[in-house]
Amino acid sequence: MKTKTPKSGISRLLQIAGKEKRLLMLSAVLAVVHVLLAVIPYILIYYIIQAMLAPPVNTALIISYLQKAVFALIAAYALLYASGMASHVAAFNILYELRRQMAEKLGRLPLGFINKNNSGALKKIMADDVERIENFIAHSIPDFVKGIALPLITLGYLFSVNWLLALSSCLPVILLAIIMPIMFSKERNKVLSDYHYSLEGMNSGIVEFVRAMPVIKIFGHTADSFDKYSGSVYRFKEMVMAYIRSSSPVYGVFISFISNASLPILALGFYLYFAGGVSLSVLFLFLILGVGYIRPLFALSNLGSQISLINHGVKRLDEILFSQEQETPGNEKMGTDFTIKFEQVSFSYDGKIKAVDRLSFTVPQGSITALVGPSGSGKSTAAQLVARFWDAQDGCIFIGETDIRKLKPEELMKQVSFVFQDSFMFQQTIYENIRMGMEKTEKEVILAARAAQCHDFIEKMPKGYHTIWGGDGVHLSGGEQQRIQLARAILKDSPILILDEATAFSDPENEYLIQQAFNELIGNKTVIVIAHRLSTITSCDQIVVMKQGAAVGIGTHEDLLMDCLLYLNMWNAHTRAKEFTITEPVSSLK
Ligand SMILES: Nc1ncnc2c1ncn2[C@@H]1O[C@H](COP(=O)(O)OP(=O)(O)OP(=O)(O)O)[C@@H](O)[C@H]1O
Repeated sequence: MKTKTPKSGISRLLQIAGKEKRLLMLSAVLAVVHVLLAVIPYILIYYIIQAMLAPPVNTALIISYLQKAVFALIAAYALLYASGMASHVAAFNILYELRRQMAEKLGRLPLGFINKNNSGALKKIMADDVERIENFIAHSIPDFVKGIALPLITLGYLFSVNWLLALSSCLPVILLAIIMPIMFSKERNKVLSDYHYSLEGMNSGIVEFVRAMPVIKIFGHTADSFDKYSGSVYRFKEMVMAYIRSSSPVYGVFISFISNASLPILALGFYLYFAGGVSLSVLFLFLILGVGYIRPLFALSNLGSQISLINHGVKRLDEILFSQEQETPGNEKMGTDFTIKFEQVSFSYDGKIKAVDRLSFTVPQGSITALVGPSGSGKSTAAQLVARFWDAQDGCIFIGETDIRKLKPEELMKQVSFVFQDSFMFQQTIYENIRMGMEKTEKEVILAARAAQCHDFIEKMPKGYHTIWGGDGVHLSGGEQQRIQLARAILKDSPILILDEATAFSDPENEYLIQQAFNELIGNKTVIVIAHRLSTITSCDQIVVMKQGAAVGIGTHEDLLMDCLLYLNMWNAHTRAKEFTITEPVSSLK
């Protein structure tokens, strides 16, 4: 269910920090104590100068000041280390927790969500944005605390020594406090937000460009002519320029104020010294401390853009964490009847064009139904609806008597195997690639591999079933990968099978082997097969002919040849294609 995002920005970040808040508090407290201790050596140097300028010089006192200064310095850096450790531990725990939550959430979202959100954008959110949050927590929070605590503590002390000089030292800071909010306009925040979106766009452009490399090369394109890539890189460059243009005046003003922070102290300090208003030691103290406390403000200068970065990252993260999950109103268990029934099912990806339109048909338990139709007629979408990649917007799909939306997704997944056209192989052993985490014995894995006609080629691999796919130069042909996929499905042995006709990569021998594997797999299961080549499905119990998402014919091959014009045309085209041989130059075929 969609839950309302309760907070945004830093307060949301603190909410994310959850139980790590204590560790972060500890880090902040340690940073403050570090600052306190770090200021002490400078104050002691002031005392030392004072002692040296007031004869007779008390060497023992000076040595004791020096010892204390060294001790304070060591303790200060030990505490800084401890503060950094605490913030890093908290940050990495948060990082781990966020990635865990994201992975769990993605598991609960409809599978179609992953298709809709391109992998480049998801990668940026899960890797880069989460990483940036870690960075912010680990580094910026202690820096921020130091940036606030050091000026406050130092100023407090300086005011106690000479309020007039102390006031002059904070003149640049007061002016900055007035100017900065004016310069950090809303437009600048908009530029920052656009910058992040264009970065995401570039990431997905790059991912797609790398994936499409073979096609790009074959068609003789270059990176420049691949519009999605070059366009996104160009847009990103434009955004960076806009960002720099909007940042440089702000940054310039900030730097010039901070860099010249000593001027008011120098002017007033020397005037007071020569007028006899302050001692030399006080002048030294202000020249060292009065300027020194300004430096940590540099860390604060980046804080604005850091926070904006984090806000954007947290927002994108929450778009996933608070996305609509699949509704599971009931908690019903699957019965023993695996008949699949589509009842007036409609579905649209964009809310406008129906990919599946009032589709009704029944696949009796233990029978095979093929979905056929022109490209884009909705075959894959209809099949995916059975596995709840998406939920139908109208109508219902039943398995037995149960509306599939009342089943928990994991309960449904136990009963359905999906064999895709593209098989995904993990970079792990062939054995694990077949077992896929199922609780199966080695014997069962090998039996499944034998049934899927994989055993022989696996045995020929350097380490047999324990060969790592992708490692040791081991790769499999498209047909072999498909047979591995079939072995997974055979091993899973679920009562419902959805096959996206998987013979696309096949040479005749492979096709024969895959067909054999299919026969092993199908057994007496309830099967929906998405067919592209009609010759493979003529003996199916039932064929559903689809056009623009709707069923325009349902029956056996023979029935449809007589009753369904679209099917007859498809069949004729198919048989013509089978007879087709290239005997003359392609140009003459036009
Ligand atoms: N993830 C998606 N997002 C938006 N539209 C989609 C998506 N997948 C498919 N479509 C659209 O839905 C319609 C049906 O597509 P579908 O893939 O189900 O057809 P198909 O009959 O399986 O096609 P093919 O035989 O070419 O695989 C098409 O118009 C397609 O462009």
